[in-house]
Amino acid sequence: MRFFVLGDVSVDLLFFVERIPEPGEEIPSRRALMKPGGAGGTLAAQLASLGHRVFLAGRVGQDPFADLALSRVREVGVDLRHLQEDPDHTTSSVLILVVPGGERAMVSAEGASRYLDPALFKPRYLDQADALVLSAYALVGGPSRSYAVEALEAARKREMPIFADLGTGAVRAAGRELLKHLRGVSWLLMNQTELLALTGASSLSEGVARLREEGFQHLAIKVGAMGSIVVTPEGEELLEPYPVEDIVDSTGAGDAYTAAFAHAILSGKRPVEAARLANLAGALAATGLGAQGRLIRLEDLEVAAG
Ligand SMILES: OC[C@H]1O[C@H](O)[C@H](O)[C@@H]1O
Repeated sequence: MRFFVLGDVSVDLLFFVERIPEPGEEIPSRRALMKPGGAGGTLAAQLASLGHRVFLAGRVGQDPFADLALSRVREVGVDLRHLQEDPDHTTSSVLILVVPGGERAMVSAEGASRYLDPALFKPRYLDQADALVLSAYALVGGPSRSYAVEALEAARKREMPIFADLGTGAVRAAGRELLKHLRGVSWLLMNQTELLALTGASSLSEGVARLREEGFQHLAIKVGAMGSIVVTPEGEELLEPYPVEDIVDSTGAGDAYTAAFAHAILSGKRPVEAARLANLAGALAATGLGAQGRLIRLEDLEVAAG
């Protein structure tokens, strides 16, 4: 299959700490790493690792960070013909504090990812793809939003499957505004925090009901240690998490989930089966350091399918 992936590309600065520091406090880090990241880059790397042809539309600065940010997508053969270089803004970077058990807190500097130039988008780019996978960070604002809106429009015109992954920062920054742009997407994927923040609901079931009322009938909701919930017009099902013991860093686990889910749906799997495979992909991704430290391969998913 061929995927057109649109989203942020970044360098992640990971600090492994015992806990999140209080204001004014300085705490030591057990380990610090610089790794390629960003939801767009990670979705693209995971889909390519699963054996797909992937075109990545993203934007980086003309700086040394760009090489690191793109190192993994290059390794796995992602097609970068739609990648843009920004002479005025630095490559996006994200400070990530990871606590024991893999949970994390992030501070992001958007940089070039916000400035994807819509004048460089051509609807015919979508002719080369079977599906659009979009990180909603692109819809938060700036020129990237216009680029993303045009890509969504082109994909809708072609009646191509669209997978849109929300992202906590995107929900916090743009809230319900995101939904305006995402009407009619095939699948909306998010985590529990994003669902509650987006809908103002106080429980998962209330959040799902609100999205359903607004016409979003196909949802995949990542509920971390609980697994995920898949919602279709026929009903809702909670899929147990895949048990893995050596979780070290949950950065990018949600992107691995989304990539595996899109892969499975396009391969003809039923939504429940796709969510089961995606649970496995998300769990395995959390056993690697950094968003792209553990890329998922088809053989990994066969373990769950078998
Ligand atoms: O989706 C994972 C990504 O979110 C943040 O934007 C980090 O860059 C991280 O790599």
